[in-house]
Amino acid sequence: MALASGVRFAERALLRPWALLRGTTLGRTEPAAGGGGDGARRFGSQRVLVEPDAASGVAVMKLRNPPVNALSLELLTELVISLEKLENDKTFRGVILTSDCPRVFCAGLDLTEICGRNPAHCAEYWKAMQELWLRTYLSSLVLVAAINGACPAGGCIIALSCDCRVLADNPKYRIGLNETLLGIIAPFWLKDTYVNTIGHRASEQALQLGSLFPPAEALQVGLVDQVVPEDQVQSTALSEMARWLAVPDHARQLTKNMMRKATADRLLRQRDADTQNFVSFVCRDSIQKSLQAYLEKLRQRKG
Ligand SMILES: CC/C=C\CC(=O)SCCNC(=O)CCNC(=O)[C@H](O)C(C)(C)COP(=O)(O)OP(=O)(O)OC[C@H]1O[C@@H](n2cnc3c(N)ncnc32)[C@H](O)[C@@H]1OP(=O)(O)O
Repeated sequence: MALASGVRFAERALLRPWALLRGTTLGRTEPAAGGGGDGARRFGSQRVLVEPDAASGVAVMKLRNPPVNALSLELLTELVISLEKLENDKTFRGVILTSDCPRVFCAGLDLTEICGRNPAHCAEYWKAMQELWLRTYLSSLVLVAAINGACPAGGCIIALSCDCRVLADNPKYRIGLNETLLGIIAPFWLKDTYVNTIGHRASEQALQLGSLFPPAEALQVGLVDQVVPEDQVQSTALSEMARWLAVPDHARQLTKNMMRKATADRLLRQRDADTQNFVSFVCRDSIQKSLQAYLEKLRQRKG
């Protein structure tokens, strides 16, 4: 009884994904290169490629929203639905999250979704962001982030909500929550996730300074669990997965739930207020100006 209620917590707690899917092609299935049987078939959507391996019970989920995997509303929606699909398929016990875009794991929020948009759009967008965090943070699956590129802000949120993080050893691949440098503030649930991962003092410093850590420092502060040469990220993620899958699912899932429930419940209790806070904040003229300036700087900067 306790087992069933613990395992189903995430399912009960979350809303269903949106009916509204702008321009998505979910559910497409195609054979993987050189693949034959069901275990080698891949599925997914326009922006999320899923390569399932039924034999091992592990799927590799690749973000592919070029050029930088910015978290557009469509990408957020497709990620949630792909994850839900794997969670509902008892064949799968683990997912490796990685990027299909060179040099970038995920650039965080798609700033074009919150710049010059009306409050209703910003609210819809923020709810989608909350949903992705809740879905990943409480997932019954083992999630391993194979971070094969830059991982700022919202990208870091995705990585932090996984159970384990493997980062490629490239000084350009920095990871962290740099919100303050854009003139915006990480929400409390993101701050809580940071504190749960690297502790209060390190979070206090890193959040205020908007620190983006290069690999060696990310490892030292505890933001990632392993730093390995770039060509070993995938194999190391698979080894980590094997370690986590060696534990009986029910015991691991209930323990994960015990560790994470309070943090997730805090957001679940005040989702609407959190959305209103975000919308009223980002829609301020001064914040819009600062976001526009940041976006402009990105567009002008090359290389
Ligand atoms: C509220 C709390 C929650 C979350 C907050 C956030 O997530 S806010 C977003 C914070 N993200 C960042 O600060 C990352 C900004 N991007 C970068 O630093 C670099 O783009 C990156 C990821 C290191 C990749 O560098 P690279 O040199 O490979 O690409 P480039 O900078 O030339 O970018 C290519 C085009 O993508 C556009 N772009 C980049 N990031 C975003 C973004 N987050 N949202 C929207 N668009 C983004 C960039 O402007 C370039 O566009 P182009 O039209 O080709 O010039």
